[in-house]
Amino acid sequence: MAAPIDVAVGILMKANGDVLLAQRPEGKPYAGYWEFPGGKVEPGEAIVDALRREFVEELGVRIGSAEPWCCVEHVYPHAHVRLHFFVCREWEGEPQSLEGQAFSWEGSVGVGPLLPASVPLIGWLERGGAAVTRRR
Ligand SMILES: Nc1nc2c([nH]c(=O)n2[C@@H]2O[C@H](COP(=O)(O)OP(=O)(O)OP(=O)(O)O)[C@@H](O)[C@H]2O)c(=O)[nH]1
Repeated sequence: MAAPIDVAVGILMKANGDVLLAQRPEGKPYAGYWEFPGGKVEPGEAIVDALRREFVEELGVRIGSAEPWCCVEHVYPHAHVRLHFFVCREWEGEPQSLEGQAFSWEGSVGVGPLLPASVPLIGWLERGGAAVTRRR
């Protein structure tokens, strides 16, 4: 099997635990599915730098702190991905739809469908939500 593609993914989390989801634009695999914002790490790029770059490119948001949370591998028909999830509680700027994508702040996630590899994350967030949101 081909080596996995590293993807940096950010869970932007408000103090009340709401998280930001975005809808994949037309023209990408799984268009219309919802995901946490992020994208592929470029060759030679640090994962956290890819995260910061993607948030500026997609949403016009500058991330402050980013805590590594978990890593999930998934094999899609179009790609084998390794998703590096970060929880981000501090950022500058209001999210804007710079790539024409819809986005939404969700408490217990009401949009869907979600990208298959990201579905378990919602359960983990809900179960660990208090711990995740109350840390610090
Ligand atoms: N951003 C993001 N990607 C995810 C999530 N879950 C998940 O399986 N992925 C997968 O990770 C990969 C991300 O690639 P992408 O196509 O969004 O990356 P990109 O913005 O760099 O795209 P580009 O190649 O068009 O420049 C896709 O294969 C996507 O299916 C998620 O929650 N967020």
